[in-house]
Amino acid sequence: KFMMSTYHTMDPLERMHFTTIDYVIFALLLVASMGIGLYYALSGGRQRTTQEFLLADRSMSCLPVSLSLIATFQSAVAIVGVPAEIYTHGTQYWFIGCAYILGLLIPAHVFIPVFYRLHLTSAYQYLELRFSKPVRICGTLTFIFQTVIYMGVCVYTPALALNAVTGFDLWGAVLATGLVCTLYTTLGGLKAVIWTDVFQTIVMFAGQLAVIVVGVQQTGGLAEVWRKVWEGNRISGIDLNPDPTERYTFWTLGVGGIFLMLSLYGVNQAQVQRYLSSKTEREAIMSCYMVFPSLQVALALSCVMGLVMFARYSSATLLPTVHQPLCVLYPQMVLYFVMDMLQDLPGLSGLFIACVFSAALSTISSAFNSLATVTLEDLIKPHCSAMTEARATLLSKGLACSYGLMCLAMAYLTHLMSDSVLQAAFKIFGMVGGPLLGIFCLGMFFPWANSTGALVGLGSGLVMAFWVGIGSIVTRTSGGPAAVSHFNCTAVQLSENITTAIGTALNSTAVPTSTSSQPMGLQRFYSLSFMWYSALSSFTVVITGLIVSFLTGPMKEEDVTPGTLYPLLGNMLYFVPDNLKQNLCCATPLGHRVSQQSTWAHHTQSSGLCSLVETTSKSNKTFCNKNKY
Ligand SMILES: CC(C)(CO)[C@@H](O)C(=O)NCCC(=O)O
Ligand code: NA
Repeated sequence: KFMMSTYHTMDPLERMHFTTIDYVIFALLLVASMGIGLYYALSGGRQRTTQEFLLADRSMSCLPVSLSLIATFQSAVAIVGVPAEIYTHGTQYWFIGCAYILGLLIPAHVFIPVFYRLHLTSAYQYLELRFSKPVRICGTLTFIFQTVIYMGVCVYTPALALNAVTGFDLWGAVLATGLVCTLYTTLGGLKAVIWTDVFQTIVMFAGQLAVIVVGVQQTGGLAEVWRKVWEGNRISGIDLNPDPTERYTFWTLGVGGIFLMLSLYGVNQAQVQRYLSSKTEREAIMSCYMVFPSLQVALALSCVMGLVMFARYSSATLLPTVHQPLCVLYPQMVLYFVMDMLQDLPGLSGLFIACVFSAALSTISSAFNSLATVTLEDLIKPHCSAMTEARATLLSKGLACSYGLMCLAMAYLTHLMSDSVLQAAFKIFGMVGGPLLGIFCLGMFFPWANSTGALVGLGSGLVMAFWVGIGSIVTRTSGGPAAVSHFNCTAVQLSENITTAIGTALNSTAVPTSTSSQPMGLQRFYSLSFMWYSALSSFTVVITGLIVSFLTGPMKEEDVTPGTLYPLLGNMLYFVPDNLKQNLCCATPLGHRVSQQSTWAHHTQSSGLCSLVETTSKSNKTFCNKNKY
């Protein structure tokens, strides 16, 4: 088979061909995205207010918002990583679809109502309303750290893969995507980001569908695909093994995955900003509901693509001699298969490349805009209360542009990093998400939690996440970087002799992780499945936060800013009489405070947090005085 020889040597001359029409399609993606950016720079209010630039005038409807929500956390790493995962280990990963149910219902009915009614701009404003300014700053800095590292990896990975397979210039691809994305994000604001996301989601679906259709055809029909994947043991039954170190089981995916989903769809600034840009609370909730079917489709497309690839290549023996770790090889593997499959159909490989880069663009554009938002709202505005709207808008554009350029610098840093640091960069995104989820849960569900508790809690959550995350990388026993990287770098030992490693991974039906002996003690802790990281670190934040709060003097419900609590305990104990609940200090249901909240929201929005003292509402005044605004 010719594919063997091409993959074998990876000589530039033998790389897959990328025809003119493929280049044209790739260029069209960039031009169309640019066009959408220009359109929103020149229409509507012409991006002259921060309300328009950062929040799309709070006028979006649910369809574009929902597609944009999916696009944000469907990175190129996922697009090429999931099929590779299914190809090598079978369909177990598909069970993450179960986590989408609670992973979206909870944001829709818990996080969205609280955030939306407070009329926030940045999710971290919540932390100041609920706790104090230092908690807000810590939350913001954590988010910035997480996102800056993530965006470098997101733009570098697809460019590297494309370079390896087609010889497409590495830095050309990085610069083209990074600069185009910076431009349309800076010119068109959140409206451009959301509408390019819609367009890019469609390209993403189209590219994957094209590969599947052609792949099925070339394999000889659906029945043949099914027969091959069945015989190749790629259809996994439900794995109910309770072992938390097992990479993917129903529990790690279906339960651990819920916490991953909550950290992404519940409290991440990029997503919260989209909920806040919705016309009404109902539209925001609807958009969250609409994510469910679309995300299932996205997952199904990735999984089926992995199966089709398996069916198409099951008989081939792959023995690449590239001296690169698997986390670099995996995306290349998928791109290679796709290019090979689509070779005789000019334009289609261009469409798939466009699909991969759509995934990258939609993720980094969200990153630029959300980073600009938090930097302006949480770090700059509190110190410059006299800033005019025009200046603030100009500043937010400057920030979006600077973060865009910083993304290029991060891509370069990613390039310089060693393999284990590269893995760490993938993992940091997941590791930091958990503690941030934890701090919002601590604030919303537990009236007793105070500011000291929140700070200590966040700190210990981060320590816990980095301890297990870094520990797993150093000892290389991790259950695989799974959700974020989807690459199995650590499961198959990173060896210079990658030939045998990938040979084993691709040809055996056994999962390579299970070959090592049972780890003990700390070793066992480090081998915790990546899918549990979010759950572990958010629980750490909540538990430490509560202990410290009780030691330093818990807050009373009356002292907590109205509208910042979600009556979780109150709702769970719905059968307990009201007066008893009050004694137990359970928060009053949200509905009871709506009128108060709208006054609050109005003042927060129109005059900024600093002038809250002037609020007429009595409880707000008490709060402001007490907290020395
Ligand atoms: C959001 C999910 C869990 C949906 O399957 C998945 O796409 C994911 O793990 N995203 C993480 C971000 C990334 O793909 O890089
Ligand atoms: Na994306």
